[in-house]
Amino acid sequence: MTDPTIFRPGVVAPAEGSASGVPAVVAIDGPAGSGKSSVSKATAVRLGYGFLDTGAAYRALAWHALEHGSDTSDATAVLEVFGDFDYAISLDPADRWVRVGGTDVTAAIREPRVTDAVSGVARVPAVRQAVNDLFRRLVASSGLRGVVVEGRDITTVVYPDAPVRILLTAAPEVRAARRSAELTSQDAAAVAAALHKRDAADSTVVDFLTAAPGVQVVDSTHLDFEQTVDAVLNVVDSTMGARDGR
Ligand SMILES: Nc1ncnc2c1ncn2[C@@H]1O[C@H](COP(=O)(O)OP(=O)(O)OP(=O)(O)O)[C@@H](O)[C@H]1O
Ligand SMILES: Nc1ccn([C@@H]2O[C@H](COP(=O)(O)O)[C@@H](O)[C@H]2O)c(=O)n1
Repeated sequence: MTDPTIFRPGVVAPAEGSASGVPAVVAIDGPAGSGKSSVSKATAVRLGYGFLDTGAAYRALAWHALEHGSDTSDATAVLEVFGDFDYAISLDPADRWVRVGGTDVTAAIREPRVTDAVSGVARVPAVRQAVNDLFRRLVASSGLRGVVVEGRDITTVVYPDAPVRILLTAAPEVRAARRSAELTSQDAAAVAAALHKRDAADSTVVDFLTAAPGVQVVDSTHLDFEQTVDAVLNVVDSTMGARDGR
């Protein structure tokens, strides 16, 4: 894996806002369809922070493996294609892109064939260790005042000492309904089954269904989108008083 390109978003204040020069991390985990990506992005915009979608790296690697015709359930095959995985991602919540080599894969990594394959590549320990190192390097060298980092093991493995750690959750049927509302061309029952199957596979690798000690739960089952963003911002506020760039 080569070093990533680091995009320095213009909308986000530079590092002088942080006393230490080290970006503040808001770590958010949760199951599929819990709103991690959309809520984290909106939270980052409201805070003037960067946004790192860690699942995009696993999706991009799955895309890369599929491009090579590799079996994503075979760890040896995954490690082989990981050797020339040239990955780059934007940390700008207002200009999100993901690239592998010279190819923009921002949309392609959301295709069902990639979603169906991603758990296979994510269960390879050497891959997890390397991408986790990459995430920390991306954040540390971003020059940003803060970054909202979302995924499955951010609160527990990648940033267990982050000042703000949140488990974003919602009832399984609510998450499935929200995802189904996005994918209107697909059968609702099939969408729900795929979502639950992916959670079952992923949760054998990391526990993102229960909050680790010190992690605060935001349950959006009965909240609309804006209420959920506000609930996350309230946790940020109460934890580090950093809301809206303060
Ligand atoms: N509180 C909410 N109320 C209504 N819709 C919501 C809420 N939170 C998120 N959504 C919607 O639910 C859908 C799933 O959200 P999102 O893609 O952010 O989830 P995710 O956790 O990142 O999923 P995945 O892990 O599968 O990528 C999106 O359409 C999003 O707009
Ligand atoms: N920290 C993470 C983030 C993601 N994964 C794996 O990637 C898949 C895609 O993630 P999305 O958030 O984009 O849905 C996910 O299903 C996991 O397999 C991970 O392992 N750790």
